[in-house]
Amino acid sequence: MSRSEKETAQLALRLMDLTSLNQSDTPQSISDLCASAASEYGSPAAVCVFPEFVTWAKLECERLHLPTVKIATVTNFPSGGADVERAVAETERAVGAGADEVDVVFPYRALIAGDEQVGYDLVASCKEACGENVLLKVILETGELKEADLIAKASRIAIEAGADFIKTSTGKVAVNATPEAAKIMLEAIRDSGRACGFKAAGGVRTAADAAVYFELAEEIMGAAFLSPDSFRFGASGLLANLHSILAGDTPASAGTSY
Ligand SMILES: O=C[C@H](O)COP(=O)(O)O
Repeated sequence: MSRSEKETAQLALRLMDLTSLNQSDTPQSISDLCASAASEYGSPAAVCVFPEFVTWAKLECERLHLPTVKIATVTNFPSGGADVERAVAETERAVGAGADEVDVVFPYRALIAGDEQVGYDLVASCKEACGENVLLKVILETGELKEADLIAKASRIAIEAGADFIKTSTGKVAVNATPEAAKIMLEAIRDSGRACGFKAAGGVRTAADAAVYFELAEEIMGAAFLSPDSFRFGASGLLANLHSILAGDTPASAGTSY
């Protein structure tokens, strides 16, 4: 489907996990992040913050009357270690703090080393910790997996183990979301026959970047897939660009904070 730049920006806003995962984050910077989620153009699907800010972000979104904005957080992040108990404990704490969505890093180094079981166990156990009502998004770190076969394998393992979404990247490595990796992941979702969503994260900075992922998702999964239930962007530097386009201004330079 062809969309105008404004239509693309509006859709990207609705599908965004507005993210701040910086060591320098403070309660004030998270308040600012939540405040930026409120705009005349609508709100993102979620804000994504470190676990220690989940409770604070939830309170801020309530104070700002943003009932539709989910609180997402990260576990096993960004290392993607293979310690299942640790990942589960972090996930349980995040759920206990009130997270609506948990983005857990898949043990990708273990998979590269040939261990397929630990990835399955980690995802299945973290999904159990999430229960029915908390979404589990599994970050594959595709830029480190590199090979198409490994990306496809990680996708299959995560989906079979119960991932609600598979997500490309942490945003913390050299290569993050790419259309090539997205295509492999979307095809794995399609071929699984399961209801699993897709999240492109890391380096998505403009509506034009977003449009590339929309096209791929529509081609492989159909137009209905572009809903917050099944498609997200994780982005820390996309919001200002979308707001500028929606306001009819010259787009803010790519990568402007939020
Ligand atoms: O999960 C989201 C990523 O951390 C965001 O990456 P980014 O800072 O490149 O937008």
